[in-house]
Amino acid sequence: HEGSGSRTGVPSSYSQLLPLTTLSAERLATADLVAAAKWGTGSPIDDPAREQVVLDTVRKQAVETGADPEATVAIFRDQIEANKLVQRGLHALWTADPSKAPAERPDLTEVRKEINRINIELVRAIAGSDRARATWSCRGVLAVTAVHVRHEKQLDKLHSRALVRAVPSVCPVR
Ligand SMILES: O=C(O)C(=O)C[C@]1(C(=O)O)C=C[C@@H](O)C=C1
Repeated sequence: HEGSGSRTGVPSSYSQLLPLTTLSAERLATADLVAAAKWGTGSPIDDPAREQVVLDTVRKQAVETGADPEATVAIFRDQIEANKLVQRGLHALWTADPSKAPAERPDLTEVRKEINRINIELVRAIAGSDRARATWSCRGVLAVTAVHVRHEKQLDKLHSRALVRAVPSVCPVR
């Protein structure tokens, strides 16, 4: 794709929204690691205290980065729901067929460090997509970026569904 508009120098909506969708898919990939970290430990998928830390942190980062804090928090609520959708899907799969369950248990603290890195990148991508998110075509362009990312990353059904769940707040309802 041409990226930032070749003749005008103005970034296209597509090039503003693609990083957001790509990072959403990368954040969803961490759900596999979180699910594996929690599998067989009795730790619940829902961790409201950690969610609050994530939301408080990204709100602060949004203010520092010049992203709309309310939009940022709304987008991260979706990102978290999508993450849980993947975790629940995987736990259901592993319960039904224990031979598919992971043999290794990642360290949740390390996985959360990776999530934190992706979170700040996502906040930057939100700050950089102000114009695209405010445009009438936001939903259509966002859907095109999702198709692209699904193919590029060869997402399975569960992760494709979760990617759809991760991004509705990107385009404000009007
Ligand atoms: O950190 C975890 O324990 C996760 O499961 C990840 C995550 C998130 O998406 O950030 C999702 C669900 C939990 O309620 C808290 C946070």
